[in-house]
Amino acid sequence: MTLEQGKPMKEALGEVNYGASFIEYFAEEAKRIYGDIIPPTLSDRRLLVLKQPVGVVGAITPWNFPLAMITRKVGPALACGCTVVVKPSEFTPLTALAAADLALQAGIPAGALNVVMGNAPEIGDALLQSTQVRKITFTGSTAVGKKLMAGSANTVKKVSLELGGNAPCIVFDDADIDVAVKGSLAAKFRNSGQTCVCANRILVQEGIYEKFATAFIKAVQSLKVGNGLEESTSQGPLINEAAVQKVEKFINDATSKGANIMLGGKRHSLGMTFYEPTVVGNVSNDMLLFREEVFGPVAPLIPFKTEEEAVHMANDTNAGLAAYIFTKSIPRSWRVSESLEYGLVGVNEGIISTEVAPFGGVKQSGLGREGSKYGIDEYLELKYICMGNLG
Ligand SMILES: NC(=O)c1ccc[n+]([C@@H]2O[C@H](COP(=O)([O-])OP(=O)(O)OC[C@H]3O[C@@H](n4cnc5c(N)ncnc54)[C@H](O)[C@@H]3O)[C@@H](O)[C@H]2O)c1
Ligand SMILES: O=CCCC(=O)O
Repeated sequence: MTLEQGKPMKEALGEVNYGASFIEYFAEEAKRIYGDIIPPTLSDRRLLVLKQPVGVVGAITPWNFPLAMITRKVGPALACGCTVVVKPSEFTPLTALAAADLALQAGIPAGALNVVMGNAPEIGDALLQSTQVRKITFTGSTAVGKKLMAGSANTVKKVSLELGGNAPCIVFDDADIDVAVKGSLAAKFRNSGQTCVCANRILVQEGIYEKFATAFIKAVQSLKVGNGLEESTSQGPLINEAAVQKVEKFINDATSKGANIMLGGKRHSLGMTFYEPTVVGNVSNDMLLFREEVFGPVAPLIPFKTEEEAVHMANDTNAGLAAYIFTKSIPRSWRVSESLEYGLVGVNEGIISTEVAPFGGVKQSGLGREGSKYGIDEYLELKYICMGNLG
């Protein structure tokens, strides 16, 4: 993964464990796919609910977590008795093939897990048009997710979508500053900022803005950009030239509208697709950095006055995947968590994904949930059986 996608070795090893955790979790969960017996309304009847595999699953996955985004789909699909055709990202085919090879070594029967590579729209269309494929599960951009959702209509497939985010990270005046800096740094710069749950907008209450900005910049300065195979590296390159150009476009847009670069703000001297860890101040809601997912190592700081204003700004987006808040107040933690229109909320914590909890978004960040006991339902059909005339 480090060689293919660029993430530092420590993060790649973390992803190996994270990826494996979905296989382990769903191997266990397979034992708990219980049906139901429903008390009948007529005494000569017995009513049952069976849970059965949905059928062949088409899984289309992104490059940013080239292993875990596959196992988070394949684990529950196999646990339910489905077979899977995986279409990995064209940028990370080798990780997918390595995973498939490990699956064969582990004894998963040939044909249960398949990996297909090539032209993405062509493979996508073949999966969409097939009546044998009963479910499409997709992780990737919102634009492609919408196409797949529309394309599934023709054969009325089940669809799960894990799409883009625009995560707010709200730092209140009453936050523990060390916890807030550590949490926001992790939430922002994981995988060079190329994570759907990365903090995309750091909203900072005005009373703590200067203090937080100073401490945050100091922490960002400690990130070491370089070759992920070197142990000291904490940030690798971006995935490709297009990703760097997107970051540049967002930075130019922000500075042309009055934002100020507090740190970084340009390509790294290492060249290629390395970009400097960047902090941008005075970002406002008319800038691309506020409105869209930058998917790079850029932390926009946005000042706010009141809790109400912060919640309004946080929800002012079509995305609704992850959000983070930093505060020492328990009542505020509850109030704000409940008001945020997001599928996941981290309170005083910047890394919250785990195989045991449901992962997924609201609004245009997706449909359905992955991981946890809720993730298994996505690969099951319910069958109601009514046994009558029992005397
Ligand atoms: N919500 C989540 O869980 C989650 C996780 C990871 C990434 N993402 C999102 O994914 C995006 C980055 O990943 P990406 O650049 O690989 O996304 P992408 O949508 O460009 O590609 C994702 C996958 O879709 C395939 N694809 C592209 N066009 C297709 C088509 N017409 N038909 C069928 N398949 C097609 C690609 O080849 C790739 O395998 C970001 O927006 C990020 O937020 C979301
Ligand atoms: O980028 C998306 C997945 C990252 C995660 O599972 O935390």
